[in-house]
Amino acid sequence: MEHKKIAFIGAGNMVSAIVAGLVADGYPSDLITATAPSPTRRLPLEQKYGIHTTSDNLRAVDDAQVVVLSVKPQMMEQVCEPFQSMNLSGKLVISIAAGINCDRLMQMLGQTVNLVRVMPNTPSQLGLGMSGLYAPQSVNQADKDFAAKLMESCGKVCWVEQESGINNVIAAAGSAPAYFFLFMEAMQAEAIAQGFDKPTARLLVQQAALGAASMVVENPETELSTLRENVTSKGGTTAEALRTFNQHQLSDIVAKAMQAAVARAEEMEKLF
Ligand SMILES: NC(=O)C1=CN([C@@H]2O[C@H](COP(=O)(O)OP(=O)(O)OC[C@H]3O[C@@H](n4cnc5c(N)ncnc54)[C@H](O)[C@@H]3O)[C@@H](O)[C@H]2O)C=CC1
Ligand SMILES: O=C(O)[C@@H]1CCC=N1
Repeated sequence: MEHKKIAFIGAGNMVSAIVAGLVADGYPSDLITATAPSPTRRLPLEQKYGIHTTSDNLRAVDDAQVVVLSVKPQMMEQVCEPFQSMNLSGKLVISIAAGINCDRLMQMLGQTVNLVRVMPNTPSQLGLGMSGLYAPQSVNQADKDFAAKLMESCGKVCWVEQESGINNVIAAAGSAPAYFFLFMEAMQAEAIAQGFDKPTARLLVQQAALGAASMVVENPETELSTLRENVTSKGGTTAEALRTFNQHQLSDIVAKAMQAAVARAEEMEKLF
């Protein structure tokens, strides 16, 4: 992959994860700059990953070949406003923001740009990310290829044909690590209630989750339902636990939560 100078505008949780994955994958840290007003957000990135950081967005954008817009959606308009006086036509602009579509981003930037939307997630930090990508027809293949290769440095990628698909990526992957953390929090709490100390409870739950996810990855031809059935001895303990989950409509709750994520993204598209 051709290494380009990248400026991440908004060095927060998601950028920290992406930078960690990129540097671990060998992306030259000298070519990466991240910006934030606060040194407390910036300095750890310099110390841990050897990248450059600054509070000067304009300078970072001017120096970069690739600009990754990474501030919170509610900050995007005010952050992009100063870029309107710059000529961004020779750069690749990537946005990782939820709830702000391409048309709105170009309006905020005051110009048409080569823009790719990327919807990543925080396991990018370990090279285990899942990113959805969307690009308008006008974006050239080289820019699309770079965006994909960049995110492949920290995980897996998929393209969506319609921009609305980015909202479905949010529901299925972008927000999803938090769903699993919530589920594991609940399991950990109950394991403690059943008598384990917290470290043991966490070990039991995290290893079961890691094992289950790894079995899914290692058995790509096996249906998830089959993997579940292979645990469920007839009339045994698992069947009783799953019966309880189904009695309380777990699948329905999951669907409703993912639909709520999509609905919020659509609502944000009207807000920002
Ligand atoms: N956290 C996640 O798992 C994911 C986040 N995203 C998107 O990534 C973006 C950032 O989200 P997070 O990293 O969670 O938020 P965050 O709040 O952790 O990071 C935002 C960063 O922007 C910085 N910032 C604020 N004003 C700024 C300015 N004027 N110039 C430069 N930087 C400024 C803040 O200091 C902060 O470090 C959002 O648009 C979000 O939708 C997308 C996928 C996953
Ligand atoms: O919660 C959010 O809005 C961001 C986008 C997907 C994950 N975090």
